Amino acid sequence: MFGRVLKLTPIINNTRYYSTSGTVKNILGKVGIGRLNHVAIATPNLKESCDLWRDVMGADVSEPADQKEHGVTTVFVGLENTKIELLHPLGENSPIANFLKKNPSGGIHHICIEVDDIHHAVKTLLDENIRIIDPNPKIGAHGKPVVFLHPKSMNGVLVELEQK
Ligand SMILES: C[C@@H](C(=O)O)C(=O)SCCNC(=O)CCNC(=O)[C@H](O)C(C)(C)COP(=O)(O)OP(=O)(O)OC[C@H]1O[C@@H](n2cnc3c(N)ncnc32)[C@H](O)[C@@H]1OP(=O)(O)O
Ligand SMILES: [Co+2]
Repeated sequence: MFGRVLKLTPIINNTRYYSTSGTVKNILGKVGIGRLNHVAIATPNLKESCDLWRDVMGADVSEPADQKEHGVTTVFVGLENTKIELLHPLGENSPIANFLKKNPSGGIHHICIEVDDIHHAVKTLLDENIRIIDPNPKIGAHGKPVVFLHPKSMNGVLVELEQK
């Protein structure tokens, strides 16, 4: 797919794969991270946030979808190069309830990065002693498996990994 691999050079813990033309074709890294899928914003008022992003900011805003497995309702705001995921608590024991208690007007809740192979990513991260909230992937908002890395292992940022 990338032509003949000429050499594998470890650079800051990543492995760069050079094609025969000498250009860097892919940087798989140890975990296999790829594109930023979304930035999630928790909001105390989903309708007001939808109005803000649709009517004031002028973005495409999806219909709300209940993610019962995750205890949240999600709305996706389309941007040119990524998405914003608006999050509102669903049901009792929502994982975002405490966050909204601490941040009553809302705030950036997590970022989501795509990975080549979620099982490989989980294994690699556990080997590095990164805290994974539940290492068994659940199906996320895009119908693909996701896991969450604890903010205490990730410079204070909750990180979702989503299978590409
Ligand atoms: C649908 C799906 C998708 O996109 O496909 C989704 O995104 S679902 C999105 C919703 N689902 C999730 O977020 C699932 C994973 N998240 C969780 O399980 C939870 O939110 C935790 C991350 C474990 C936090 O739970 P909780 O707030 O109840 O615990 P806690 O209040 O004791 O917090 C423990 C410490 O983590 C910090 N903390 C909590 N939430 C944080 C966040 N979002 N970003 C950064 N730090 C955070 C707290 O301030 C606290 O730090 P201090 O101790 O220093 O005060
Ligand atoms: Co998310």
